Amino acid sequence: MSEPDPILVVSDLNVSLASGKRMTPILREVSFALRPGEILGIVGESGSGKSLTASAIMGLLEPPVRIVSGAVAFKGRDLAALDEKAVRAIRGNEIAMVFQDPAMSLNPLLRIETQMVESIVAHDRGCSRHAARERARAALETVGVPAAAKRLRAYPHELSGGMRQRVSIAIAMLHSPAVIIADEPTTALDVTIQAQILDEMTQLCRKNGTALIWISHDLSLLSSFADRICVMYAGRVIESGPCGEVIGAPRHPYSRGLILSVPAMARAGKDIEPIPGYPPRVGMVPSGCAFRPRCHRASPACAVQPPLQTVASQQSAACFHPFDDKLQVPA
Ligand SMILES: Nc1ncnc2c1ncn2[C@@H]1O[C@H](COP(=O)(O)OP(=O)(O)OP(=O)(O)O)[C@@H](O)[C@H]1O
Repeated sequence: MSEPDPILVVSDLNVSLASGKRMTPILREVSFALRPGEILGIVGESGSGKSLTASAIMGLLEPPVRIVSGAVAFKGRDLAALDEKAVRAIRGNEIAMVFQDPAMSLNPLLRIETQMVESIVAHDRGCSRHAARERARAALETVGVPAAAKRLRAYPHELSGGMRQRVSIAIAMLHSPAVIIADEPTTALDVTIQAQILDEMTQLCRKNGTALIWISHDLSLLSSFADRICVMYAGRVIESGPCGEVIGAPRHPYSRGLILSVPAMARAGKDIEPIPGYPPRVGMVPSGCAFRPRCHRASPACAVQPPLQTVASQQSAACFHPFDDKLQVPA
């Protein structure tokens, strides 16, 4: 069976920080595609550009950061070419976002019920408030909020961190979006709650056919549920491909370094091999391959930026010296 067309296509996205006439690149040539129902993990160290990529897709970049070139196409329409009203109709309805901090999507002054009912009624004008309240309650139940009717009456501060995040996930899912972008939504929660929410959310997305972009710095977490992985470094996608391939046979030395530096390696009795050095700061990114100063495979050829090119049937890497062997990854 042929694969469905992508629902979201990010192509050659360049985002810069403007300071007077000076433009400092932050995201460079970011490209990826997301198919309906697919779970895409975006991984990279802090500052690699994951959140900015999400903000660019959502049209949430604020000056002095702006898109310089490239496109974000949703269902074939370039979001940058739409007016603000059209983008607003897509944002929150067709593409929704879940943030690390639920406070980003919850109003502290309003009861959960008010926030959810307002959102439902604004979206579906024929819906009575009573029916909207029922829908809100059912939405909370689907994301594992116990005593949902009681929780609806609560203010955000009256709920635990895990419950608040569940509520913000329920709000993101209210209008059955085609795409959800989850930016480290479970990082601040304890491990058990993290696992429960991750499981519930990915199951719901699979059941509803919702495509999900899950942003994380934790490759081992992504490996448990993502279909595809994009690895970002210094504002660029440096490797992408099916999850099993990227984790099992990472081609780019940075992706390989990320996997070898995770504690799971130590648990499996292998040595952790931290990547030497630090990622470059914005404005200090070396020319050519940005990973070159930290890379033991670098050669003079790497003074030129390697293009993201196919290295295996569905796997791409931006490296002139990619690995071609499998990595023994602990279970
Ligand atoms: N408004 C801004 N002004 C200046 N620099 C910015 C701005 N927003 C982001 N940056 C810089 O852009 C780079 C990418 O930021 P981004 O938040 O996308 O990284 P990230 O990969 O999501 O990191 P983290 O995992 O820490 O959230 C960082 O170096 C950050 O400092």
